[in-house]
Amino acid sequence: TQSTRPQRLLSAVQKNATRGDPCSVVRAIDDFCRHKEWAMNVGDEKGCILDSVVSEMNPAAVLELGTYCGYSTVRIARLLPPDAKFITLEFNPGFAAIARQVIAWAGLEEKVQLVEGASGDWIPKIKEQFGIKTFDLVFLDHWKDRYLPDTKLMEECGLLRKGSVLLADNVICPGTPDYLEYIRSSPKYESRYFKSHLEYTKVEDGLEKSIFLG
Ligand SMILES: O=C(NCCCCc1cc2cnccc2s1)c1cc(-c2ccc(F)cc2)cc(O)c1O
Ligand SMILES: [Mg+2]
Repeated sequence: TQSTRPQRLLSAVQKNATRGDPCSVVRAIDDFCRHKEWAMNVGDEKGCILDSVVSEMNPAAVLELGTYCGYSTVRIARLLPPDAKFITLEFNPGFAAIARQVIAWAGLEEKVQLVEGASGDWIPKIKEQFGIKTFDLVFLDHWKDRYLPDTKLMEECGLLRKGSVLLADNVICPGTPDYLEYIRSSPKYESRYFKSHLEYTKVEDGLEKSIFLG
């Protein structure tokens, strides 16, 4: 039977990365996706911007929407303080199964809770299911047409507090025009665009960092 791209990505991690070494997992995925087979990880260039936002915040509670193979999950988890809570949501069971193995190879399975399902279904349940009051950081990297409705849903569910940061991938490519329009014009947010490139390409893309003002 044919292997899937995520399976081939996992094989590259198991072949080229050192167990328990998150940086070697990140490097192995970037090498594979740059030289062998493109995949929709946030990548090394935008990944450095993600790293700087996470390091600057030292967040106690993080939500990632869109795990895929766990690349950004590993990038974030490796920088979190010991008792931080980190939830990552993945819709596709095949992707989730691969991500669990990538996260385990990095030795970070204790720091991450991977939940399978749709953001619209899970966001209203997070408070009670995981004992989380509010998130300090949300990384949006899932269906691009869900960024806006899910942001409004997180507001309604009281998951954001004054100072919570939303960091959104792909605001240019594939693009999230309704989200950008909302977040840049809303008095409830202070936004800044970090210009970069679509992972492993020369195409423009970027991250939008938005601070919830309450
Ligand atoms: O679609 C992208 N990411 C979303 C897929 C995850 C689906 C989920 C839905 C869902 C719902 N609820 C909970 C969890 C989840 S996970 C994506 C696509 C490109 C891209 C692809 C082709 C191309 F030519 C140029 C760019 C680049 C990227 O960086 C991406 O992130
Ligand atoms: Mg993305």
